[in-house]
Amino acid sequence: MTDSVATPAPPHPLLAATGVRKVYRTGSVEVTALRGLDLTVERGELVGVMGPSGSGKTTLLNCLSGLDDIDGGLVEVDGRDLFAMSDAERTEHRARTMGFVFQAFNLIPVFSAAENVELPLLLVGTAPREARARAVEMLGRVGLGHRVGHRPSELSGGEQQRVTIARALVARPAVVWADEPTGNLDSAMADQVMDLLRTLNRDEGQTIVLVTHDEAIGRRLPRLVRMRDGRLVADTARAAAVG
Ligand SMILES: Nc1ncnc2c1ncn2[C@@H]1O[C@H](COP(=O)(O)OP(=O)(O)OP(=O)(O)O)[C@@H](O)[C@H]1O
Repeated sequence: MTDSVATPAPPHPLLAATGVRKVYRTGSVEVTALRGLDLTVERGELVGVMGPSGSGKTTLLNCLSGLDDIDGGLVEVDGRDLFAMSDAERTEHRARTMGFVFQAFNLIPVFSAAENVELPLLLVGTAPREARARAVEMLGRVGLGHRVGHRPSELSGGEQQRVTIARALVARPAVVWADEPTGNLDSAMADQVMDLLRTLNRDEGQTIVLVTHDEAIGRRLPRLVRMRDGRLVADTARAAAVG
């Protein structure tokens, strides 16, 4: 017998997407990028998304995180219907529950690493002194404790990507979305960044959904979903992650 009290499992998955449709309209041309996509992600999962160019991977990330609107279906994050919220509520919900490692989400060049990383905390009202302390701690966790005062231009590509990861994780979001987090890195730096994401997932239970083109990376993830033509066509969960 143990005297610990079991915590009841939350009644809903962290992320539940059901029948999601997304249509891009450019003039008279329509492209259906998601055609009834279903995906459930539980707390603590590290999920890779792979698929051919144009299959809808980035659209999946944008729509399931609420960065972009959907044209049908349902997306629930932490039990809340993302698209039943007003834009302002969704923005607030995103700031509190999600982190992003997107190449397009560039670091601010005139800010130091610490200033870049503390921004998400300042945006949700954390006191500046605490925000700085947590930013410096997070930079230490990604191996950049000795670079907190450096600006992005004074850092290597891999170091910049690690700053981006620290910024995405500093507010301890429920889910981190990463779009090709190793896309512009050489293979040694890509390995470092993937090791870091796997460690944060394994040791801290951080939920991460990441898009990758790289089969070698995909094969080492505990769960891999494959997309084709706006749908999931395979979902492979492995008993244990390799490496
Ligand atoms: N803003 C947009 N306006 C119009 N069409 C778009 C837009 N964004 C994406 N598309 C189209 O939607 C489809 C899915 O695009 P998406 O970027 O999600 O694919 P992807 O799998 O991420 O591709 P890649 O691996 O090349 O990055 C493609 O046919 C693309 O041309």
